[in-house]
Amino acid sequence: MLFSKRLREAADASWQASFTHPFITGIADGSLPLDRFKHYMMNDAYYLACYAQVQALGAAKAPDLHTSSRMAVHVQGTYGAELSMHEKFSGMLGITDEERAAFQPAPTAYAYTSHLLRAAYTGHFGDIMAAILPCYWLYYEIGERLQGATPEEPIYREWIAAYGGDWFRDLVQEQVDRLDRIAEGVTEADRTRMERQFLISSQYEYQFWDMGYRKEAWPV
Ligand SMILES: Cc1ncc(C[n+]2csc(CCO)c2C)c(N)n1
Repeated sequence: MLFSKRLREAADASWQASFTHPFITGIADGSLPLDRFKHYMMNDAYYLACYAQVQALGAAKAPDLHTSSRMAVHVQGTYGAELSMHEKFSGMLGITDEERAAFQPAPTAYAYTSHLLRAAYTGHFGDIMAAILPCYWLYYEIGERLQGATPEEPIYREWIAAYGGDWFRDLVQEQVDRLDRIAEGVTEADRTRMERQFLISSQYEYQFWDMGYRKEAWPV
């Protein structure tokens, strides 16, 4: 069995929970209150900045020049594709400079990015790939499921459109193939550790929707 298939199956319970989370179904039918989406978006901007750092550490730890180059391209991709979307949404959601200046990441955003940075700093290239893959792959599967949806809210239509399309499928496939190639050349102990990285990221993806839905904040 391909390693990616093994990971996808192991993570299925948390992925199914993401598909049916009220944050996602609320985007699809337009019922999600915008203040919760705004909370998610502000935390997501923080997440993306950390994610790009983790991809860059992936470039540094890559096994060959071609892979370093591809990882560096993906850092640019995160900046270009995701942050331009955030700039647009910031305007649409009315996120002010003051709100941005006062922003502190919610516990889940802090924990998820800490998990990624830990994998990046203490792990091997395979750990990094396994930890960052649910981010691409889960969003692709959510995008696919939501493609027919036409919520009234234009922001939600834009968000759904952003995660559809061939370019995104190709991007995800490239990373899935990369993970499978690495997994072939490492020990079973490495693969078990990589599986843990993937499962923890999958759980945090679920918690990230929940963070937005509940407008999670620090307790005190
Ligand atoms: C919590 C969270 N997880 C995943 C993504 C999706 N995502 C982030 S970077 C990237 C690759 C470049 O587009 C993708 C698909 C997100 N936005 N927020």
